[in-house]
Amino acid sequence: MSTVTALPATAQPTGVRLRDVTKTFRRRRRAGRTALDGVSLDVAPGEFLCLLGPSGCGKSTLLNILAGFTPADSGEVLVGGEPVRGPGPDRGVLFQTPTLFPWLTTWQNVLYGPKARGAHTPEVEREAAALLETVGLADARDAYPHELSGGMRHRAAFARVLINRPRVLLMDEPFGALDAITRATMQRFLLELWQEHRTTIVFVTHDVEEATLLGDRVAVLSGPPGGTKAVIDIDLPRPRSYDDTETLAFVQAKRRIREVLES
Ligand SMILES: Nc1ncnc2c1ncn2[C@@H]1O[C@H](COP(=O)(O)OP(=O)(O)OP(=O)(O)O)[C@@H](O)[C@H]1O
Repeated sequence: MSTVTALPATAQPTGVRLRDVTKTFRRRRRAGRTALDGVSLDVAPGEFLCLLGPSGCGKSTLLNILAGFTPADSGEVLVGGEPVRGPGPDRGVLFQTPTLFPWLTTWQNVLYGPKARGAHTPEVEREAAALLETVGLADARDAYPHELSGGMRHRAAFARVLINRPRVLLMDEPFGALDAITRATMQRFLLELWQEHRTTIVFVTHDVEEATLLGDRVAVLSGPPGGTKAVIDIDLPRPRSYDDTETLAFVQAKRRIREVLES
């Protein structure tokens, strides 16, 4: 992949505010399942926040609420000071399984969002071409998703989200299913992208090392049901790279997070 400076300028990053957010899923003939039981969290504009917590503590639910896919039952959910009322192009969402339309080529997938919004211009096409170059898919622009490797599909999904210039990136274990090498490549790419554009990122992961490498802060959720247990600053210098994972400071930061997670 080439340098990320070819990316289109992202919109001004924006902050996120959650206050006492609750969510219970109703179930037929069974008691409802409470996923979130009063989560409060702030993410500053341009911050990289990682969300960690035990399985079932509501991390994905929280991300879906921020994305506008699932409504909260109560509490305050603000992105850029505005209440979230549904999905919007200001928030780009990336899941573990890349979301691509199988009947569209890489190029058509990337341009899908701007086309759907009536914002498909020659300038956007230039940005799409630069983006594909950046994510190393210039040669795969006419390929269909089934013709791409797992890592390539992830990069295509990334380009598809970034073309919309999101003000917040919401990422739900995006690299969880990748092999170790592709995963490290994607982490490096994400760090370079963030370093360059400082998009606000909320990144769900199970992996303490990944959270330590990527985040400015790590929010540890308790539960289930999920509540805010602790928010830990990662004071490691930037830019960070995979080589840093062997330093004493990194190992100590990782241990601190693990202790909170397991306490
Ligand atoms: N659509 C749904 N209907 C019913 N229950 C749901 C639904 N979505 C999530 N839940 C429940 O809400 C709780 C939180 O789920 P969620 O997927 O948010 O947790 P998570 O922290 O992301 O889990 P994991 O780390 O295992 O991915 C779980 O008990 C889950 O069964």
